[in-house]
Amino acid sequence: MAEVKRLAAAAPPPRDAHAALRRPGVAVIAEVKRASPSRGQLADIPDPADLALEYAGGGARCISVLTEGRWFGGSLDDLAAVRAAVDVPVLRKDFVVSSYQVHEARAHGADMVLLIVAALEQNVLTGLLERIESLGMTALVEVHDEEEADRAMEAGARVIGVNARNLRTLEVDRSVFERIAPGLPNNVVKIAESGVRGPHDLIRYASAGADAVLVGEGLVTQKSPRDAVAELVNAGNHPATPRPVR
Ligand SMILES: O=C(O)c1ccccc1NCC(=O)[C@H](O)[C@H](O)COP(=O)(O)O
Repeated sequence: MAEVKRLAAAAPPPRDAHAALRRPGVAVIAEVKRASPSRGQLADIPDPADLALEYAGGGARCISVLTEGRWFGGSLDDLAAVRAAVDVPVLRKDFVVSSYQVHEARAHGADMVLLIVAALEQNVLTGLLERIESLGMTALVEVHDEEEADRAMEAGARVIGVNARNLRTLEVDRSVFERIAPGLPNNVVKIAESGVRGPHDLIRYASAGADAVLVGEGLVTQKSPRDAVAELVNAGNHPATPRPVR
């Protein structure tokens, strides 16, 4: 633990993901995703830094990097490479259950760290969230139902992601965001995760109050990920797209 803490302290300072996500327009968080349990192999991504540069060039507000190896084909090296390549905040997306992993994330350049409520006891959730924020990073607290949303708020989450994907059945149901988002306070940044396959899905989530969408498959499977991000960003900035209430 002492060594990873030393490396985390020596890493370049964190970028403010919370502030980036609160800027006007629906933010796009673009994900580096090679494979998934639900879809198997999605894309050959030989150089995640190159892909992240394409995303940033298209206007992505943040980059999400899956660092789990077995199911998603990701790694901490991917995270470090992406962080060094772009100047937007970078999310470590993984099954984080220990403070060691939080320091490890920071040591590899993470600015934001995912916490999945369903995977954590309440006291562990609160402790990890405080640890993330005390290191200057932003916690993205992921929920899938009302009870988990209550637990996220009780833990003090400033950024809540509602995942349309049920992590047990792997089914995607976009109406989950529409059901849960209205119950979240205006000052919480609301991210709609999973199921964005084009601008129509972003507009649907924005109409239900999304400040941001997190997109993987819908980008990595495109011929031009940069153009695909730009198309989403344009939809998120369009005057007809609903604005989040703050
Ligand atoms: O993507 C999966 O199959 C998956 C299965 C089990 C746990 C997590 C999983 N995905 C992580 C994510 O939350 C998504 O990568 C992310 O929200 C983007 O989703 P999508 O745009 O639908 O690829």
